[in-house]
Amino acid sequence: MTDTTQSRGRVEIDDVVIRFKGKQGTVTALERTSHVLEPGTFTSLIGPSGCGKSTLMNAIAGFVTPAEGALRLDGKPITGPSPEVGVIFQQYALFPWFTALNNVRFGLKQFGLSKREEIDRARAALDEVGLAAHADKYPQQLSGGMKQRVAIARTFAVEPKVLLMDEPFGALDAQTRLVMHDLLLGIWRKHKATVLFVTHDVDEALLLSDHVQVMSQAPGRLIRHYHLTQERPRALSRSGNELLEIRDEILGLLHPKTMLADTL
Ligand SMILES: Nc1ncnc2c1ncn2[C@@H]1O[C@H](COP(=O)(O)OP(=O)(O)OP(=O)(O)O)[C@@H](O)[C@H]1O
Repeated sequence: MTDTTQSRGRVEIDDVVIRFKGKQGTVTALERTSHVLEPGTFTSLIGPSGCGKSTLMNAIAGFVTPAEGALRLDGKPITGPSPEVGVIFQQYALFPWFTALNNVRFGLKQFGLSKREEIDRARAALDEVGLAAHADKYPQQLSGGMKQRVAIARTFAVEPKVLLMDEPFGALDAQTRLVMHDLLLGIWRKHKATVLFVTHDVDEALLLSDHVQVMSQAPGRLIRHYHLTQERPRALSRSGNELLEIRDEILGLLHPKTMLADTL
């Protein structure tokens, strides 16, 4: 018998090339790329500005169609947006005229639940992100971290197989980011979604991920893969920690000229 949990959230990026047509002609936003995101894994994507990180994410979300190659979720072609793939952006994308509870309920509308079920599920999701007491507040009454918690609750309430996060904590201060890391790892473990996480912050990638994929300058392609097996929660402060060596390598890949200047 097939174990369906084994195929829950497997993303295949198969020889994908993405191009955009503009006034100056056609731009290659993503060079030929192949990769598999295994179910339930947490992968960070890191690379220089404009290398195609968001483009790859948008293609997996079904917002952008590759010029060549194929994207599949659990063996089925990705042909457009679907509730199986959740997306969280840096900007919280909450409706200002809805309370936190109703923002989460909005994501559940597509499932035809009764009003009671919808409210119960939305409340449970807000509870998971520590916002049960703020359910009736509007986004403008919430801090940046709280708004992003609402966005996380809204996305996980739908139980997506895959969660795409595009610099989700980029607008938050360092302390709030750390709190959000713990929160995200806790919820991810519980829901077992496959996560693809775009960040500019190497430390964030190392603290959170099972896999780190480094991309080249534009037009981007995957140039280095790290499989991180260290137990979480992780710290980057202890010397002798192999994560520190990986951090230096990644910084060298991202800023080769700076590294060279430092050694002269
Ligand atoms: N809709 C679009 N139309 C035309 N060109 C686009 C479009 N979206 C992205 N591009 C181009 O594709 C390339 C990759 O952009 P993308 O936003 O994916 O990079 P990124 O790695 O996410 O950058 P950043 O880290 O700065 O957010 C860039 O040259 C960008 O200008």
